[in-house]
Amino acid sequence: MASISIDRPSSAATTLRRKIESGEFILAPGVYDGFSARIALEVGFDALYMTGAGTSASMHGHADLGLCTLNDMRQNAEMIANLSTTTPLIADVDTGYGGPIMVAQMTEQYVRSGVAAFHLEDQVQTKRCGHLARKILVDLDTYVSRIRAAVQARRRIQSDIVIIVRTDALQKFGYHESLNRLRAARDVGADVGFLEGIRSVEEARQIVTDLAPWPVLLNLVEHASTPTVSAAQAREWGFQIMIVPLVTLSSAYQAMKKGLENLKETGLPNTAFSPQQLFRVCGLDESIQIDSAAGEASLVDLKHHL
Ligand SMILES: C[C@](O)(C(=O)O)[C@H](CC(=O)O)C(=O)O
Repeated sequence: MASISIDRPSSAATTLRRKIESGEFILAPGVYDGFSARIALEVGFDALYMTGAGTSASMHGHADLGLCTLNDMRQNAEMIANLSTTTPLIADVDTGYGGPIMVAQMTEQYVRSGVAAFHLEDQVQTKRCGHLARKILVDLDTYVSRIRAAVQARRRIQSDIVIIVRTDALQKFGYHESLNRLRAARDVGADVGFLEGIRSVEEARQIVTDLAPWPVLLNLVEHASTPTVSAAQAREWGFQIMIVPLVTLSSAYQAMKKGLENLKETGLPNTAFSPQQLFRVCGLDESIQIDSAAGEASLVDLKHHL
């Protein structure tokens, strides 16, 4: 029987790994559901970030207080990652949701879901947003075995998934303990460091210098602990990745609230958005192509009514 050879494009994880290795700067806007991800893709970002805070808000309607399970996070990440399999998705994975066995399971599931990178932190399982007070951390050994479990799982299944290690130690233990934790995580094979809740420009620049040439991620949460920094500045200081978790949530909140208040006041929706526009953002044209290439014509007419 003749063999069928298919040229497979490299995985999003491999794409992201190569970008990092080549020193490319990556700006990844936070997205939290299919629609926000579609809009970010329409605007043309080269990578996306799935925010856990946003997943918690949109999936559960609750604050980022450790409510999301591995299944919630993986399901959301898989859906988002597969909207554009060539655009790497960096996804939040909180604490890994358990001990080393769970972390290994999580790593395999994220790999199979098409996620390109995840960040794993050192808070206890009943975690909270990194910018809230009174965080509780696991000890260094527990943290390191969490990271080791992820690294070993990645090696076992020969994946390129990028393991980003986050420490939340700054708030309670200060800079030196944080640096120590990130170095320990690096030494067991993690790929990128992430110091959560950076408090000043000096601290931001210091962490890049102290970990160089290891790649470092900057988490830009506005109106929280970290000063607002532009992508150009972050790049100049040597950060390799910048995530902006709340960018779609904050604009969605403002726009939705305005639209709803308007409806309440006037009784009229007064929107400038047709169903066709909505469906177009959500891949209508590709769906029509797939349908008609398979010999169906039922959707073709839609094109003319847009
Ligand atoms: C990065 C983060 O983990 C997220 O879920 O997006 C959050 C962001 C936030 O809650 O503002 C974090 O920094 O803990």
